[in-house]
Amino acid sequence: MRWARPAVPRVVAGGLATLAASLLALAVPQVLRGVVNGPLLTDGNRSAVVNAALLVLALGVLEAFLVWCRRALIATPGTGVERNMRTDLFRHLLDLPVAFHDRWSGGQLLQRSMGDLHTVRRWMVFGLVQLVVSATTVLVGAGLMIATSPLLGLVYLAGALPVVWLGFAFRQDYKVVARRARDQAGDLATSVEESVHGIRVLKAFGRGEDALDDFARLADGLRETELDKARAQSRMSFALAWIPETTLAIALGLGVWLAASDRVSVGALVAFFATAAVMNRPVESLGQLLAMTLDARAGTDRFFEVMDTAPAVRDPQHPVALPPAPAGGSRVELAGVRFAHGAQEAEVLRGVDLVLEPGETMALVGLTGSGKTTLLQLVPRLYDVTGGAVRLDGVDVRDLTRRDLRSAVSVAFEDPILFSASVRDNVLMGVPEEELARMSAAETDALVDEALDVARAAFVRRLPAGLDTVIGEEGLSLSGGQRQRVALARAIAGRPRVLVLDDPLSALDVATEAEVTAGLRRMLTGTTTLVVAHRTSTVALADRVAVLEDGRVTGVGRHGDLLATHPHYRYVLTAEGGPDSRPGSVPDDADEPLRRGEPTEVAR
Ligand SMILES: Nc1ncnc2c1ncn2[C@@H]1O[C@H](COP(=O)(O)OP(=O)(O)OP(=O)(O)O)[C@@H](O)[C@H]1O
Repeated sequence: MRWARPAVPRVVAGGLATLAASLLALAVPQVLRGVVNGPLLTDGNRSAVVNAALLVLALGVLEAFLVWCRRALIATPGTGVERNMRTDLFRHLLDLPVAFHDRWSGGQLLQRSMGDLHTVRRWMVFGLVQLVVSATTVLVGAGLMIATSPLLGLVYLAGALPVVWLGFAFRQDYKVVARRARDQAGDLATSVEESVHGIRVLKAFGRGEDALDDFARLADGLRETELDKARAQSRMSFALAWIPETTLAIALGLGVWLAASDRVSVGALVAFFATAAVMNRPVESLGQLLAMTLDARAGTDRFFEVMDTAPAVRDPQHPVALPPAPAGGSRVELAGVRFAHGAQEAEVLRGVDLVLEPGETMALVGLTGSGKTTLLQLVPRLYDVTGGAVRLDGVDVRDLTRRDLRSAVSVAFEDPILFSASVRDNVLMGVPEEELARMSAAETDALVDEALDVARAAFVRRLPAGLDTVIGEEGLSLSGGQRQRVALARAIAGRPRVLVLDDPLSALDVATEAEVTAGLRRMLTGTTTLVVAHRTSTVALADRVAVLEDGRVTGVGRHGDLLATHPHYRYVLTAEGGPDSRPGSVPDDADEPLRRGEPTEVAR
């Protein structure tokens, strides 16, 4: 495992220190044996007793030092492994396609990157070493006991048979509950995440109590599982305490009889039981260590479930260089594009053919749920087509590196996500890093200013710290329309070749939308733009309009022409057409056309 490799030397050194400490503890009974058989039972030599006592003291000090060494050696690499695993997991999460994040809940991913890896680290710095050392101590101790008295040793070791059998049963039971507990902890984290995310909705609908009930139910489930774990562990601990004690009691009776009949020396008997006492702790800890190992195993399994998911959208092995930006703008072509969200799901796009000429602004219009957002996301490869191809200046977007593609294509979504960073940093996120590195501070400021002006986002200058104001998690300290304008500024700041906008002005009042539209039209000369439009005021941004219907583009043309000739377009974009005027191509279960904003004829 590549994450553990750098830690191996220190973990091995720490393990050796722990082992040495345990073996020193096992040496003490042998000193006792010498004292009992020597000075105590024979000549009463006082200096021999003092020497033995000093030896025991020295062994104790050395043991304490070795225990300290173990902690010092293992703590650092343990936290390093945890940090590296966590960072690699996050890197991988960023690399995984949107489709992966559609399926996995945030709470589960959070739990995998935090709680699960914490369990793995605890096991590495404590469980692993202690397990190896305890097992070795038990084996060496058993060897010493057999050497001291074979008969007594065998009696004691007879207890190992039921312990091993119980250990297997414990492993089977515990690994199931350990996994369940980790999954339930993930569900619990998801519940918190969803509730915090949707706190406005919960409050507005007075559903706080319901959310609390759901959370309490999940918390109860987790508690039950933790209790199952504790019960399984206590059964194992009970067996590990009771069975050796029982065999020891039998060995004690037998040992006294053997000593009385002079078949074993008193010193050997003392050493035997002192060794058993030293082994007591390692034996009893085996249950807890095994549980810890199984917990870490569940955490590791969950970690690898994410890490082993191959990114479906990846760079090609032999990428094609991004062609230089053509003077008049880039050409975007969708040829026979098909797409389904999953192998079992119906196709959303069923052979879309569409060409955006260089520098053209094309509006995409269709019923809600018709696949407009899906189509947009195929251009920057947030999803990959399942059939056909999307081409940028003649190159299939799958033949470009994602870095090149995303430096050429910029996106703004209807529901904009901003990051808890300053306004400036949020806007600059739209500019490729290498371009930023070449720019002076003044140039960067000018870029941000221009993008904010075009997006009519001058309001950010009135925020308490102006462009340096941190706009909070997801930009929630701003209004919906303000967020959209900052996100739009982010999308246009990098002066992309291709701009993909998913109804980016939906939260704006008509006057502001008109201003932003005018600004965009001025700035977007030379940028090829595909914009989802739900209302005619957004269509005003476009040179041509494409109508998406039944997974295909059924019409491309100017707004006025389409309005006159394309019944489905008219139905989607205007308030005309109640149920009676629905064209036949609209499925019965199709959503109602959106009627946000008054329809206005666009003069072209
Ligand atoms: N992640 C997903 N997994 C499965 N199906 C999805 C997913 N995202 C969208 N869909 C489905 O794909 C279809 C098209 O969705 P899409 O968001 O592209 O529609 P849209 O035309 O943009 O709708 P709207 O105008 O309401 O934004 C819908 O039926 C939707 O339920």
